Amino acid sequence: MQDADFVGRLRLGVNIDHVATVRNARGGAVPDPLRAARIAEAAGADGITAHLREDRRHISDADIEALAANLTVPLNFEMAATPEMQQIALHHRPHAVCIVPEKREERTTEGGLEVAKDENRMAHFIAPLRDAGCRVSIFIAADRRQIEAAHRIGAAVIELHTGAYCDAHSEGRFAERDAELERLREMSAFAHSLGLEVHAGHGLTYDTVQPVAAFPEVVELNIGHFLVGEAIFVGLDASIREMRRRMDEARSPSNAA
Ligand SMILES: CC(=O)[C@@H](O)[C@H](O)COP(=O)(O)O
Ligand SMILES: NCC(=O)COP(=O)(O)O
Repeated sequence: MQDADFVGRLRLGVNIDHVATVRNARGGAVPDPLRAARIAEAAGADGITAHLREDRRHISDADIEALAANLTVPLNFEMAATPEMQQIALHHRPHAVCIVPEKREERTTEGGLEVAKDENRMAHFIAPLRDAGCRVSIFIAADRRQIEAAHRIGAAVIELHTGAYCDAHSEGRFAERDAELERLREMSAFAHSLGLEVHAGHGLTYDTVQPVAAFPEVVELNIGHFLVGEAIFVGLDASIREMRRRMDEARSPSNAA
């Protein structure tokens, strides 16, 4: 592969939390998130994302141990900004640590991190992670204030929350969807102009992935829930390969604006 091809390739991080959700519905050991991660690697995932929630509702500490020990692609470790999670991250030193907001009562990650309101604490929180060699990413809404704050605290990466865009699409609120997409487009360019690496994710599906994949500043998408759901019908390998195909199609020069 030539360098130019490599630089232009959009990375796919496969989130395997939802495999653990199914396992935990029954207890026991199956389905195994590590097995899912291995299939994802073989299907072309560039990384594996796993979110160790404080309440351990899906991914467990043992899953993180197994992933850290066995993955052949980088681990993107999602976690809340708590001392417990910081200790776990410093123990494993994953390639990337993505700081996300968490509420015990939420069904899924509802919004982005309020880094602008908590700048001083966040700067101190991420410093040891950076010093340990982790690429620190902040999961935020497409909001200029939050992006500026993420930049000021020294994050290398931001991940833009695409949930509002995807929800608007699935609920048929197309004017809102288009406005959200425009916000994501503008804020990707803004974050890139500050020197931040730009990722995006949450709720992306076959129907919603291509407009986001086409943003030239976005270098990584993290996708999980849809892929695991689609795997029920076509298998995990096929669901990931089809997502990869759509991402590459959106990124191909013939589709450039
Ligand atoms: C931060 C994020 O978007 C993912 O970790 C996603 O939230 C995983 O699923 P849950 O929200 O169900 O934990
Ligand atoms: N950070 C977003 C992520 O990892 C995947 O989110 P989802 O596709 O499971 O909603």
